[in-house]
Amino acid sequence: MNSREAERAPSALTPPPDAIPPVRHPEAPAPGELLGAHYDHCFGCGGGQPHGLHLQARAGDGVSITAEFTVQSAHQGAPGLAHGGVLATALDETLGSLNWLLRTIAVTGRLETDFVRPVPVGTVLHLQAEVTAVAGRKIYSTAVGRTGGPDGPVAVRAQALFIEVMVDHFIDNGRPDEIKAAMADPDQIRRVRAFEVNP
Ligand SMILES: CCCCCCCCCCCCCCCC(=O)SCCNC(=O)CCNC(=O)[C@H](O)C(C)(C)COP(=O)(O)OP(=O)(O)OC[C@H]1O[C@@H](n2cnc3c(N)ncnc32)[C@H](O)[C@@H]1OP(=O)(O)O
Repeated sequence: MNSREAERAPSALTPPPDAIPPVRHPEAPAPGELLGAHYDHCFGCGGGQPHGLHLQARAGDGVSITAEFTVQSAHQGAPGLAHGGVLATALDETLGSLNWLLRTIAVTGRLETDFVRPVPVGTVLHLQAEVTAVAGRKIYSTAVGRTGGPDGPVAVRAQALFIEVMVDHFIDNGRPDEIKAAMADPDQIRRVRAFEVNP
């Protein structure tokens, strides 16, 4: 980080002195393994959202993830270009997938995004994310999205703070119809159990 970026960095995204390096869960998916959707109706990764991102994330080494997302016509902001909010969603989804490797349920508390280059419709965005530190319930992470291949030029990047929550976060706050349907779906329960440290 150069001195200009350091000046801009909000303290909420800087790990505190007592933060520790992230620890990959021993039962985390193996490097290269596709993670699959955490919820079929998720706008980021679910197959049940026709205009969703259908982002596919794979476990990487350590506590890192790679992911791909192809910008569709439904994702435009300006003519022929991806909407910034959609790109932020792709970053958020990739960063959220990191929690599979920690076996923690967590939600985004803060997400800071830099939009470096415009991303045309039809582009495959290659994302890479990693957890940098953990402090209690707080999980600090970064992500980058490139075009033209996994080593192509950077188009977007993000820094995030995720906060660990219990399953009750969703049960207490989600709309009852969707919660009822999710709880009646054995696949969904299996996926949530895989996240829980103390099921
Ligand atoms: C049957 C059911 C199926 C369910 C199946 C689900 C499967 C798994 C789905 C995962 C899904 C992922 C999808 C992609 C990721 C999203 O997009 S998640 C959706 C977007 N995010 C949200 O909706 C979160 C909304 N916010 C909240 O609910 C609450 O603010 C939070 C984040 C849970 C925090 O509230 P809290 O638990 O009361 O925690 P709080 O004590 O306020 O804060 C804890 C610490 O975090 C810090 N903090 C909290 N918020 C912030 C912030 N915004 N900025 C900086 N610091 C903060 C606090 O300062 C505090 O720090 P310390 O004092 O400990 O140093």
